Amino acid sequence: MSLMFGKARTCNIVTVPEHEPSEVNIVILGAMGSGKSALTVKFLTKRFISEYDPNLEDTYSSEEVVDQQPVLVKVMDTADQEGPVNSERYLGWANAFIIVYSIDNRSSFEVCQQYLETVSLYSKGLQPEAPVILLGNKVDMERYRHA
Ligand SMILES: Nc1nc2c(ncn2[C@@H]2O[C@H](COP(=O)(O)OP(=O)(O)OP(=O)(O)O)[C@@H](O)[C@H]2O)c(=O)[nH]1
Repeated sequence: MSLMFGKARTCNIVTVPEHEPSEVNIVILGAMGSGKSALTVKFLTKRFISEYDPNLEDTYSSEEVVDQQPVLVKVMDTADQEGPVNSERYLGWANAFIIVYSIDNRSSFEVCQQYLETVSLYSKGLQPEAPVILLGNKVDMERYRHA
């Protein structure tokens, strides 16, 4: 990102950046504690951080290169308490959905059904339909697997 400082000047020429990145909005859904924030932070910073504010819902941006093209990826890390609530806040915004469960927690897997239904009901009429990924998280907990 480049920042410009100094006085604003009037200019008749409007320059459009040659390589304006396209944008993709991704929503991360899933049960509390399934690891949505950890995944989001890992994607953005390449680091695993173990504790997050469970009530914090925020959207983060990262410039990525996909097929040699710049893409501005926006990630909304949601914080639903139990299953989908007020889903309108992300349904219209999202281009893709990642539904996360924790492999050591059966109920986090079961609640994915509700998210899948909400998302597929919404994206049914869309052309093309928004991609949905079901993601089993915490694979290091294999010996405690319940889902
Ligand atoms: N063992 C293990 N623990 C993880 C992993 N990812 C996240 N955790 C832990 O799981 C707990 C919940 O992670 P969060 O990222 O806060 O989960 P969340 O889905 O954002 O939870 P809410 O914010 O409550 O919705 C934290 O203690 C994390 O450290 C993982 O891959 N393996």
